[in-house]
Amino acid sequence: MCHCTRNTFSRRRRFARPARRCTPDESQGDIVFTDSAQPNLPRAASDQASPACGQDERTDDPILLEERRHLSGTYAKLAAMERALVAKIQKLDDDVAADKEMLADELTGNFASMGEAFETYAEFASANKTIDLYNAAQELNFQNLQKVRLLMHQPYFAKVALQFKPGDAPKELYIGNAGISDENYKRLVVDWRSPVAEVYYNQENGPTSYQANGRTIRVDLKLRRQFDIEADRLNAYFDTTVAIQDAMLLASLSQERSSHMKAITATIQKEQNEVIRHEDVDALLVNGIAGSGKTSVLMQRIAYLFYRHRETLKPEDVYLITPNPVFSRYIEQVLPDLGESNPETMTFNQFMARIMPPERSRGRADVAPEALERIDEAVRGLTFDPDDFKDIVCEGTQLISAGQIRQAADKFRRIPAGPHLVTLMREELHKRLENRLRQMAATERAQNEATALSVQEQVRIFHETIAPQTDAELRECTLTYLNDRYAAAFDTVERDDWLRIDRIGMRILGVEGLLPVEWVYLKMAVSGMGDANVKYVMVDEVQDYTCAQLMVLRRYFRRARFLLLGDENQAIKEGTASFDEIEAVFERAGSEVQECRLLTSYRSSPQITELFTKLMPKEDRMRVSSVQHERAEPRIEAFDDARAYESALRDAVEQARGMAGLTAVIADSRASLKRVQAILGEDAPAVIADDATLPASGVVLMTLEFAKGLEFDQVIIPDARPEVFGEGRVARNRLYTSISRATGRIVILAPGELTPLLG
Ligand SMILES: Nc1ncnc2c1ncn2[C@@H]1O[C@H](COP(=O)(O)OP(=O)(O)OP(=O)(O)O)[C@@H](O)[C@H]1O
Repeated sequence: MCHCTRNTFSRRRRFARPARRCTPDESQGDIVFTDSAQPNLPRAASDQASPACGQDERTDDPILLEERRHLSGTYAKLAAMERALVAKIQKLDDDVAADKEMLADELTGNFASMGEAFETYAEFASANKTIDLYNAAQELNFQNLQKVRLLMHQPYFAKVALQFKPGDAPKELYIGNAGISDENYKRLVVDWRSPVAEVYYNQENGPTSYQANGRTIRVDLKLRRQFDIEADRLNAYFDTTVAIQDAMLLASLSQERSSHMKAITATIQKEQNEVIRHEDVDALLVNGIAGSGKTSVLMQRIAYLFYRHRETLKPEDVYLITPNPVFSRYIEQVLPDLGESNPETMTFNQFMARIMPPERSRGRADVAPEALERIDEAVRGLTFDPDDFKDIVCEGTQLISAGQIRQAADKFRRIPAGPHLVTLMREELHKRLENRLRQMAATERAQNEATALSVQEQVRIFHETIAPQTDAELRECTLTYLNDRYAAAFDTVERDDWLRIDRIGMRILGVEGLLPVEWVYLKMAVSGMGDANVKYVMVDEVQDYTCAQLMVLRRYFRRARFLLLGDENQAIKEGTASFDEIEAVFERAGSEVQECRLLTSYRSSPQITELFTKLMPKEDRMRVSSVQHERAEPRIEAFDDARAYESALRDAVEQARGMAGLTAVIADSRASLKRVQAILGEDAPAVIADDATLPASGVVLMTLEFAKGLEFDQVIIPDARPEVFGEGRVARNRLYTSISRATGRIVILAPGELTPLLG
């Protein structure tokens, strides 16, 4: 992206006005194909194709012919719009280049007298304003170009015909990944997130409704048509109403898995749409079986929120907490493919390492909620002790001693310890630090250091070389140098790292040490640490978190709305929170919790779905269904003979290598993974761990922790003995989770007896 930096551009630039926008609520965020964007350019390559929109298949179907004509017209407009935007961007860049030359002559910077200096400053200010305007105009051009290009991949995927009043002619709307209007403000494509598009996802023909600006608008859905479109090519259309007949859904589900998760915009199902378009609530808990689309729904909801709050919601206002880095890589393409940016994405461990000393941030998290509540109680009666503070040391120099911090605490001794007192102390320490650096700036030693800086260092710190003429100038330069050198000390003050949290915790709780979640919770209670700017926090695989971890997240992101998605049957660690406990955590913190269920499996074949649903509690099994095609029967085999087992494992991996798609050998533990490696020797598949990206095909080996949230065309479970999958809840869930990673094929082997869970 070409952006001009400030101070390099003259004020004389004239800018094209940004494109006007449509006013109806459905069209908010649409690109409008304005007169200025309407180019008189040659037709796009696609325009010149046959009347059948880039395809020459003959058909007698009048609907197909009509839809192809429509697509052809829309695509031609998109292509023209793309050319116009490219030309506009190029022209603006050329103008900037020309102006830069002019600037070199004109904006020389005359500071000879006070008056001239003022004039120079005014010219710079004016130039900066112009540059900002230029950047804003160019940014808008780039955004529009990105949208047009997004639509050129697939201009739209559905059409609805809506009758707003009896007797009126139905209004046809084409729905796509972005909204776009022509020069007459006629909507060419409606964004899938716009209010009116809701009727498409309601999946009911006949009377239906949608919400717009807080009102319910009733309409009669006369037609709901889906399209299989690639660029300017319409392959087929389907007039459908419900999932089971949803040809587009079935076509999408029968595709091979890819190494990255894909958006499901065109085939979002009704129950999923309810989560995606759910009104904002403090905490929305989505309880869905394996493969019911929780992660897909999560990504679509983020895109939805970015659209609905596009003026105010920035990617850094949204946090996505993922189970592991492999998973983060797996989902990283979904939002960019939808034309949106990824939010802040991290695992819980990465989050902890950001807010506490990284070397202290890993450790057990199964702390009882009562233990954290005790912290709140203890902090209520806290008074600081002289040993609760530590020296602020930076670059080997002690800048503020613990004793001085104690004095700062004494100054506010009437105020009880807690966030208010810490804020006052922080401000006080800030002042003391500034004073300390000012004193140091008067010393010969610091002044010698400042004047001995290399030219490179001088330019970095002062943006020019320095030659102080007076004592005052020398002190000023030295102070700037010291501020740069000891910048980390200001961070220490801001982050309250002068508090000895471990020491305070051990003292007031009477314990020998704090676990990471206790440490963070205590620091939040004592200092008010947290981020009040984050608006949404999304936690996937929420069943794998302990109450204590969720309490930490809830408190840290104190103003955020939470979306929590999980499956109790996939709780693969001891000590994690049940859904009732999750609700209780949020309710105790004063949040309203609402719950949604997702019970259809979109991932696994009916045979695999049946196999893993047998591991669910009886009362839930009946409600589960799969919409996938019938596939191969599961292969489950136990071997008395070690050699026969090893050869079966080798054969299974070998066969998988010859198959299309990706196969995962999912080991239950690191020890089990090592055993598989030992058996397969040089033929062992590559191990997926840390932040590896999955390949598109072949065979990979991983532990269950890294398979979380992922899916594969085939799964091989290499060791399903009772020792591995015993009777407990966690063992049952581990087996359920391993099996449910498979879409089409599953091979389960056991070197000895088979787990009774599969009996
Ligand atoms: N409406 C849909 N249209 C097309 N594909 C869908 C739809 N819903 C889900 N899928 C597909 O089903 C698969 C499972 O979805 P996803 O991974 O989001 O489920 P999940 O509930 O998060 O699974 P798990 O909890 O087991 O990890 C994905 O391949 C996804 O693309």
